Amino acid sequence: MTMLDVRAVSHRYGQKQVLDGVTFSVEKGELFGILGPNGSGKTTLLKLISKELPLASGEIAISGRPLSELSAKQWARLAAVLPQTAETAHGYMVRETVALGRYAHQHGLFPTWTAEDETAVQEALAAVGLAGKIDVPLERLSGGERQRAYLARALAQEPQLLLLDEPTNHMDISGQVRLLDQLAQAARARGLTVVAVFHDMSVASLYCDRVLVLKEGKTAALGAPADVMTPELLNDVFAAPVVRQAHPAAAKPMFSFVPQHQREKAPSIGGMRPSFLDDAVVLAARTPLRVLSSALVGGGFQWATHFVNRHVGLDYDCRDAEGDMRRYLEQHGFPVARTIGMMTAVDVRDAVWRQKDGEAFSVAVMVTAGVGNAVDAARAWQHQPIVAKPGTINMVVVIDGTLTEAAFVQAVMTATEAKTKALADRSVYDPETGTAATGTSTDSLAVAATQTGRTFAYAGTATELGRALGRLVYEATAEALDRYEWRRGKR
Ligand SMILES: Nc1ncnc2c1ncn2[C@@H]1O[C@H](COP(=O)(O)OP(=O)(O)OP(=O)(O)O)[C@@H](O)[C@H]1O
Repeated sequence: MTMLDVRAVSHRYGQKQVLDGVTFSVEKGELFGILGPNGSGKTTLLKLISKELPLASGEIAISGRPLSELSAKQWARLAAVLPQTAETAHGYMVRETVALGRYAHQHGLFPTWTAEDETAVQEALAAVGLAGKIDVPLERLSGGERQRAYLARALAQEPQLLLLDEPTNHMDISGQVRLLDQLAQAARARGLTVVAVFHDMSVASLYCDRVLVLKEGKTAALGAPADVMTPELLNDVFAAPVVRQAHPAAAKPMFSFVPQHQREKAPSIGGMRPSFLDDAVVLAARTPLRVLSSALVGGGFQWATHFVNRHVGLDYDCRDAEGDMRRYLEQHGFPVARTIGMMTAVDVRDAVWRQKDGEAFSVAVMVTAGVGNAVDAARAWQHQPIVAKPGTINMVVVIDGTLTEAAFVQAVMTATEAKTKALADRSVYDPETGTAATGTSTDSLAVAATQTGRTFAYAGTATELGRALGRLVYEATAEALDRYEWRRGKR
């Protein structure tokens, strides 16, 4: 069922055209977002829907009824509005402010306050978390609390359609999450239709079923956030470099901007060299690198300045390896939130560092190789349940360049394939199956990029970067295996 229908709506302030032929409809129970830069006409559109401005061109209907047919009171029984800046009426308590929301439901010359009115007010106050402040004068509330009080007034109206202009403007993060979760819940449970102006693109993407993107009063896009909120569209509409990424937990895109200084950052791989502690080999970068890793500490995508490959004995108790590694990093003064931490049983003095400086890019690799846990991945299922033991190939790949997420994944593939080839050429076998080993059961890999300079969309072996990377990883791994064998021979 269509709750709001907007057809070919245009608006002028004097000579200035601020809305131009905007058409969309919103279904009952939808959470609908309106996005656009300052001055693109969002507030004007809400004011036309809420009858605050007269409609001169086009048609608007709420629940099938044209606006022109609805009296102010009839409108208020269908819809409620939370404006961008609500007026602060002095002398009103929170309770009285919220009670005003019941006006549209009261009848006769001397309306009485019913149990229904009271319940609606109490529920609205509870929904915005102001139940404890009902007897506080409005002017003594903080900006965010006052906004919640006005929202409670709109909710007490028990509308079918709720219009909100930047509803989370003054709210802290917990207030934002609570409010938006409640709106989403009311939309699902009660079929409340919400039309809201948002400035935060990620918030709009996370909560809205569909969005309307306005540019200079015209529709630039209309549809589900994942479909229409492309970086190209947002770059164009907002004239700013927008980056789109997947949310880690929800199947929704998130958006961020790239600040100017970040775009102009100088490459930082030059001069990077491993340094040695008694029991660790460390790589430190001057500026944070974007990293995709499988490491014990700092797994997944991170920004990191330090890579610590720590030696532990063969008898190391692995049960709380991550916690132990974090404590180790803290005790040694590493910035834990910006450190990639790995463990190995091999002697870290045998770490191999290889660097290739090309004209277009530089790549460097650090490898420590131990094969006490060598495994053939294709036959690992034949093993007894594997208990992680420290006997491992750890690798850090550093690339001077900007990698897309696809390029990060391909760099991981290229590095893994090159490592496996080195194991084959050094005749490393899985001791349980007697077949060629593809790695060890606890290998770690970190691919790090400066995210400056040239952009690499791919890093597979068909690319210049992939070829350089494959060769470097192969050579470094083969040499690290030779050093490991040499030291074992010495024992
Ligand atoms: N009462 C008015 N008289 C004249 N021009 C106005 C009036 N109200 C708004 N405008 C102009 O109309 C354009 C659209 O304004 P509107 O408030 O709808 O934009 P918006 O998209 O909501 O912007 P913001 O993101 O800044 O809130 C702006 O250029 C604004 O200056």
